[in-house]
Amino acid sequence: MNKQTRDYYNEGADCGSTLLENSTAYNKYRIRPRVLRDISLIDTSVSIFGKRNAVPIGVAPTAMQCLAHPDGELATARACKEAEIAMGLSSFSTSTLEDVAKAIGDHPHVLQLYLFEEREHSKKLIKRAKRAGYKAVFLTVDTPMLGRRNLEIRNQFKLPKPYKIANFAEDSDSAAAETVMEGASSITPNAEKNQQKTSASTKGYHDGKQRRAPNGPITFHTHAPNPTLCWERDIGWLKEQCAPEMEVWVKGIATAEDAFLAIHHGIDGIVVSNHGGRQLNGALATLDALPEVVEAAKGKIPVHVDGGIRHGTDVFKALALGADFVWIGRPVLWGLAYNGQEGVELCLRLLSDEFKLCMGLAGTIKVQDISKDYLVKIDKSGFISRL
Ligand SMILES: Cc1cc2nc3c(=O)[nH]c(=O)nc-3n(C[C@H](O)[C@H](O)[C@H](O)COP(=O)(O)O)c2cc1C
Ligand SMILES: CC(C)CC(=O)C(=O)O
Repeated sequence: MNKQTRDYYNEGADCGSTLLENSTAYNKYRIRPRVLRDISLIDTSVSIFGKRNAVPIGVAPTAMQCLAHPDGELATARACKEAEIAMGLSSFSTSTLEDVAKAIGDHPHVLQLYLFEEREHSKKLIKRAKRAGYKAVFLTVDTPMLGRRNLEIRNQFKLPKPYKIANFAEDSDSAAAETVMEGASSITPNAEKNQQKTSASTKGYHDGKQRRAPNGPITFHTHAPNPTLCWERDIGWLKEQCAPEMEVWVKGIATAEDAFLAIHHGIDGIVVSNHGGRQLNGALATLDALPEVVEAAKGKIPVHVDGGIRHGTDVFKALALGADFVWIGRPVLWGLAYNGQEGVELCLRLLSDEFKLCMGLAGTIKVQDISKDYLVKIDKSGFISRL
């Protein structure tokens, strides 16, 4: 990857402490292995959207995958199909949702949604997703404003030609697609110039002045953040648009309070997420937020988690803390950059093999066996406690 892409993929918001803690939170737990249990037949599979998934792992939606490899999301989809692993597609993909659906076939795929202020665009996208067989929309709820990612700003990150935000190609002219991150900050030397170039009210997100709804071409900077989103007005509307073919999940929940609200508003599932540490820096690591969300929602709607998961043992620990399923973001991008479809397959195989090994060595043969009995928590002074 070139530096611009690598920085865009890797970085977190601000000083990156939440990004780091998403991973290091896993070190606070240790596994209590059980032995002499005949683990010769381990079944790592789970069911998701009515289909068998080889492991309780899915590929999280990440934008603009053609930056990592020319085959982009299509390579990821083919790898997911091969590995029997569910895929989340970003609204801001560089391949169309129809092409991705074809590439993954009837294996579960979900569409991550940034619900735009101009509802017509989102309405069209939802219709297309239904037609293409997507099982759910994952409404991203942690992005009412874009987090401040300093390297993106310093690098003046751009989506290079010939790539486009494919799902909105007709609504995003090439100039807009190219200037995708311009105007992202009022601290860049070119900020003023950039703000004049972008047609939406970029200023409103960062300088405290009154904002206008974006009304120009669709770019990620202008349209992904929607500060008007709210439970009362938007969730009912979204459910109506998606019914009956697609479920509506919320991605970006980190508290019990919001888990209760999600249930109250008829949401079908929750992804505990902080956007891979790219939004609110200083937010709790997702593994630390997970227990309160699980306590609020367990048994009512499924609870998934993403953020910082880099090993099979991390997957095991998240499940032991009550997650039903986990999603992986950046490692898949690294696999994609390394070797396209084969690179993603390698990434998914490594994680799946590690998870199976962990299950066996911990003395579990079914995913449902994994519980908090298999974990202890270790604090900073080394004190170990049962959960
Ligand atoms: C480069 C990049 C792009 C992303 N794009 C999106 C996106 O378009 N929509 C979204 O909801 N989340 C997006 N995410 C967040 C991921 O879906 C996921 O929450 C996060 O990557 C999980 O953390 P991990 O990368 O540590 O596994 C993106 C993350 C990265 C790293
Ligand atoms: C705002 C998006 C289009 C991409 C995204 O979610 C991200 O870069 O984290």
